[in-house]
Amino acid sequence: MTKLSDAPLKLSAAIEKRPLTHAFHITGYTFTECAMLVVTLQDGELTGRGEGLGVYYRHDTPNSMLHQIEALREHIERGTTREQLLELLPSGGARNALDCALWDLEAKRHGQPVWQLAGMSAPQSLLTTFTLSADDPEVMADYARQLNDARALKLKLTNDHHNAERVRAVREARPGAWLMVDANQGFTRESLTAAMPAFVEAGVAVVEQPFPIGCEAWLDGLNAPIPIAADESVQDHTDLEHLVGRVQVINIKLDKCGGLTEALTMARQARDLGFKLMVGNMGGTSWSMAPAFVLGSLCSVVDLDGPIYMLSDRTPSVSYQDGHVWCPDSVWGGPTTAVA
Ligand SMILES: CC(C)C[C@H](N)C(=O)N[C@@H](CCOc1cc(O)cc2c1C(=O)N[C@@H]2C)C(=O)O
Ligand SMILES: [Mg+2]
Repeated sequence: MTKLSDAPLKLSAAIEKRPLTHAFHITGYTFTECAMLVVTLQDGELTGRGEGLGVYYRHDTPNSMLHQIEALREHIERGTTREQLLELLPSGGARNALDCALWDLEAKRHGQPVWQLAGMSAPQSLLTTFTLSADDPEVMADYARQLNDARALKLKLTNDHHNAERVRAVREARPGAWLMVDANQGFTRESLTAAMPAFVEAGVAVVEQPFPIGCEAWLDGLNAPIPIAADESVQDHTDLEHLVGRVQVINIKLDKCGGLTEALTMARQARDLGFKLMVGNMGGTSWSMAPAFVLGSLCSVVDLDGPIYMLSDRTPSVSYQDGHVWCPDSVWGGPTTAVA
């Protein structure tokens, strides 16, 4: 990134907590709020913003992210490039927030949107999944009916014996919807094999992260009839090789890999290795979805539903219509500074 003025940047970093519309259950966790780190870089009149949620199962907390940023304050204010950042911070939410703030500022300095700086074509709205919290089958089916604008649904499943029933109930409620399931590491080989016929019958298109991190070898010889996506098993590009021949889809999240810069590198490497791409999220506002939306143009599965479950969002915000997500340049990464 070129720095156009010699004056130091002004860094602000703060933790924000926003409640969810309802408690959200996944294997091993219940979420009631999203806590995020918001990073702002001020260069005279120009402001770059980034938001990081971090990775809850890697103890990437708002406080730890804030400490990571504060430890680099002098360095950042003197002017750090996105490339240097890859050496200065590990993958995770702190680097994501800072990398996105640098992209946003770069767009303002150059008067060009981020997608153009990244060498991509103008974005279009993207079909996104809407996620159903793991619950009783009928509760999930009711919620699937309420989400009548959604065209694609992602069902959270858990390490119990109700998964086949959950998938059947949701399929009955939404016969025309594209479906995928996400176990968040909750299955064993036996429980996946037992539920698989119900997944096939319901037309489930992708099974995300069936097994715990470190148990990727459980996928060997499984011959699953439905493509498997890696989520928790893949953080950044260094995890890709290990998954060749084991999964077909790589779920890239900016909070895991530490920003859009690494996400774009990772996407290219994953495609070269023959994987299909998915972009996901760890919750968050439109400031988290917007940089992921840039990556979304390269992905065959898009899971950018975070703001739907938040009681409040940014202004301006991403919008959802007819099951698609759209992110105008005014939200983040455009050539002019938006109002928070
Ligand atoms: C975050 C969306 C509600 C769900 C998203 N589509 C998703 O499935 N994301 C992750 C799991 C991330 O889990 C989180 C993290 C967080 O900080 C807050 C929440 C969740 C979650 O699932 N619900 C709450 C909002 C995935 O495994 O793909
Ligand atoms: Mg997942």
